[in-house]
Amino acid sequence: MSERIAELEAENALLKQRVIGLSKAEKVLRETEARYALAMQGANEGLWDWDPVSKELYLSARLLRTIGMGKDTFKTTSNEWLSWVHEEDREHYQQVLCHHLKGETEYFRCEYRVQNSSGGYVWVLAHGMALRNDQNIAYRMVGSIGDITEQKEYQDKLLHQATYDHLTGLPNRALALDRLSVAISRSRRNKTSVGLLFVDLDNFKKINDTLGHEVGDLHLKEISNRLGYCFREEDTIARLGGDEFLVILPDLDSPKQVEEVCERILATAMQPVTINGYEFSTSASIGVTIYPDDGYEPSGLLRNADAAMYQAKAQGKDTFCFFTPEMDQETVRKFTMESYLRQALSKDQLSLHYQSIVSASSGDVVGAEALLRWHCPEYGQVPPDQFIPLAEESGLIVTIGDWVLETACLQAAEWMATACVPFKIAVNVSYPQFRDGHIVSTVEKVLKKSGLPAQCLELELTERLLMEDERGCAEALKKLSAMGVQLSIDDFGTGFSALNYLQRFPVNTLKIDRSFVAELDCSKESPALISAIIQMAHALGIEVVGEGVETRQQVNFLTLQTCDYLQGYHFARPVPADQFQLQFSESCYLGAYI
Ligand SMILES: Nc1nc2c(ncn2[C@@H]2O[C@@H]3COP(=O)(O)O[C@H]4[C@@H](O)[C@H](n5cnc6c(=O)[nH]c(N)nc65)O[C@@H]4COP(=O)(O)O[C@H]3[C@H]2O)c(=O)[nH]1
Repeated sequence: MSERIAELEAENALLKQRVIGLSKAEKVLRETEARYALAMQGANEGLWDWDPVSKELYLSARLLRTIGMGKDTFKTTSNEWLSWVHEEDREHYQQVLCHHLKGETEYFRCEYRVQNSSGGYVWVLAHGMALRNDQNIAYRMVGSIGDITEQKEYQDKLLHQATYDHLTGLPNRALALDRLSVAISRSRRNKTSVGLLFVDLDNFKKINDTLGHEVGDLHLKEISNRLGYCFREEDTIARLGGDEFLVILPDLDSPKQVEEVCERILATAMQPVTINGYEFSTSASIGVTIYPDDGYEPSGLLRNADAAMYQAKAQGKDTFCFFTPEMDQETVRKFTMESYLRQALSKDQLSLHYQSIVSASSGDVVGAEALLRWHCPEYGQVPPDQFIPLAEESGLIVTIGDWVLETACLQAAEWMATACVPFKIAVNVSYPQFRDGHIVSTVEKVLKKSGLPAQCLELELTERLLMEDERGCAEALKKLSAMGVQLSIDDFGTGFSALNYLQRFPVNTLKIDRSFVAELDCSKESPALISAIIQMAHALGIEVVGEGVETRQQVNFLTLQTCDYLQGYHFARPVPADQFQLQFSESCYLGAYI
């Protein structure tokens, strides 16, 4: 009996100790919670307290105010709370919660939208942490919620600015490529195709040039709006820049669907647009490529579509063209190169090299030919023979040519001022620069800006340009000549046999093509031909430059034939401006080349 009493007393003491322990723990918990609640009040956050077993959820008054429920503290269930979570965020919310309950994350952190009493949604950021028993099972979870709607809206705005085109409101290139990647992944799973269309408006530049950029912009906006009606909801139309658009058609079953879309785009682009009382219409050229038939990578597909678009242009515009593997690789390269060339000037990839022209009698450097160089990051150093024809075809030569003229004249004026000797700078010009007398006004401006005397500028023309007089170059050449600008004929002898243009145009110099000079040693005709050219030119009061002079024998022959000037690797290769300056000053101070 006494043993039993002692046992009971011991148990009683133990129980008392546990009660004391528990009430101490409860006190600590209450204090902790009070501190937490205080901290949260200060942090302007609402509190929640959840029992994962019974699903009871306690929401603090501040939390309810945060999400706009307009109620005081109240109890609910986690199921009801879930019904307030935006349906697009529900799965994510449940996943994050589940990971935390399983102990896979240290803290619970989730951004989601929750509905308020007026039916709208607020973005909230919820933090929380589960309390766990000895078996690591969560028996309670507490946390806070803060309203991040404003922050989210700001983020969305920034994201929108970074991914949408500001003029048309369409997705931009970055977003388009992202969507293309998503479409490709989905098609891979669904075993379907993706159509990629590169759309370029034909003759849009004309609208910009004749009616101004404002009208051009309005036109683009209108066309973008209209194009929007040509597609399904899941399709994407993006603006790549300028008048170029990209269309992504995901989940296609047959290429026939693409053809229908192309027809719709062509018809839409044709519809007349009226802006500021002007009515005009454009057309479009479309290049089409298909995933997976033509490629797997977004960047490769984009290149295909671009090349196919150029093919459509080459076929007369206002049409669409499917990419084919047989499509000439050179054509692809050419068209891709043109798109890079478009940016070459603004990206500072162009420069001028200068090649000495020496007097055949004294050997002094009397001038230089400015030769354009393009360093393209994608293709490396591109030879002028490759990119100049491209620039001419695309009309880019006009802007580039203006830059060449200005740079060369400013440079020549500087050298002349430093060396105090006469100097002539020769600049190549192409036919498109003559359109509408453009070259005359450019030369006037450039001479004024640089202070270079007109006589010190020589424009190198091709025979073709003079032969095609009907294009209206004659007038411009006469004006240039009247200003004092020198005119020379480049690559003389290679083009046309009719020489009557030499009398009709105010030509000052002939440059004998380097192929004749190269053949001097091995062909019987070449010496006779060169000799005849020099005599004929002199009879007409025209000076002669021998081009491509590489050997001492060539120098001797040309000098004997009274050729006036010599140019070629024998004297100097084309070099950057600073190196040419050294050659020039050496020639001025140390003596002649010959
Ligand atoms: N084998 C050999 N070649 C020599 C020798 N001496 C000079 N050359 C090369 O012959 C070309 C002379 O220029 P071009 O006949 O006007 O022929 C030029 C010109 O028609 C065109 N070009 C260059 N710059 C411009 C430019 O600013 N505007 C225009 N429209 N065309 C340009 O590109 C063409 C090629 O220019 P480049 O490649 O720089 O080639 C240059 C030059 O490097 C030599 O001794 N041997």
